[in-house]
Amino acid sequence: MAASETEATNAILMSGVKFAWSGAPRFGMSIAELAVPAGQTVFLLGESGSGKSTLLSLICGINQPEEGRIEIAGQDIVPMKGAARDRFRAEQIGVIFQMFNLLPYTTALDNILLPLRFAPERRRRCPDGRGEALRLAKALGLPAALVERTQAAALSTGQQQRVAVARALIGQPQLIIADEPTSALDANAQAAFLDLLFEQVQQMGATLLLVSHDIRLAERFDRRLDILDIADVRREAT
Ligand SMILES: Nc1ncnc2c1ncn2[C@@H]1O[C@H](COP(=O)(O)OP(=O)(O)OP(=O)(O)O)[C@@H](O)[C@H]1O
Repeated sequence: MAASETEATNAILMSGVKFAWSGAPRFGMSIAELAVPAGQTVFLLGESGSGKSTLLSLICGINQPEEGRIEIAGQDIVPMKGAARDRFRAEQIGVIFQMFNLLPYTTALDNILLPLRFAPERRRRCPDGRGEALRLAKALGLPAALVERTQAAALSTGQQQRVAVARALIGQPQLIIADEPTSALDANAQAAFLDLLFEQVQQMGATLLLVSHDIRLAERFDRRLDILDIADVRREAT
């Protein structure tokens, strides 16, 4: 299939991927094929240590497989050199990390604006970056005064989570990857948070791949994916 056709249909296409961490025991993962159609919302589950975060890191190009293809929006990221992969990720993927990865002594607003510095396409999609950051923050329940004046380190965990989501969504990347974004919230806050995330993702027509241990959240997703259904996982003593 030509890259342009793939781009139209699949947000993520992995084939023949092999990856192993060094260390003991050695954890290895093989994925014969994984296709995620553009616009799909996917709930990725699996027991602790089964390799969910590892899979996300491969899709984001943070780690490199030993072999195989990983196409994001039709482009294979495996042959890309480190800096090119970083630029590609900044442009194409909004990532919500488990620990948020905010800059602690920078305002919430500047944290939200950060991806625009490294992603010209995302910048072009929102010429008024500040206005868009405040709109997203408001939609996620963060008042403008707080966002403009407060350093990330001074925000509550739930507020930091919302800043991390606004940062992932700004400039409308077409793929959103979220690693346990609700783990620090209570049940009510989790439901409200997912409502907001889904609303924004659906407005953008983006693809969402989210990892969570909380199976109750799965029902609102288009697809539920157990990592062991797509990946052969092995642990070897070295
Ligand atoms: N940086 C690393 N260096 C070496 N091995 C690692 C590293 N990160 C993860 N691993 C190995 O990979 C395995 C899978 O870890 P991973 O974090 O991908 O699982 P997970 O399914 O996301 O777990 P959890 O649900 O607990 O977050 C771990 O058991 C560990 O042995």
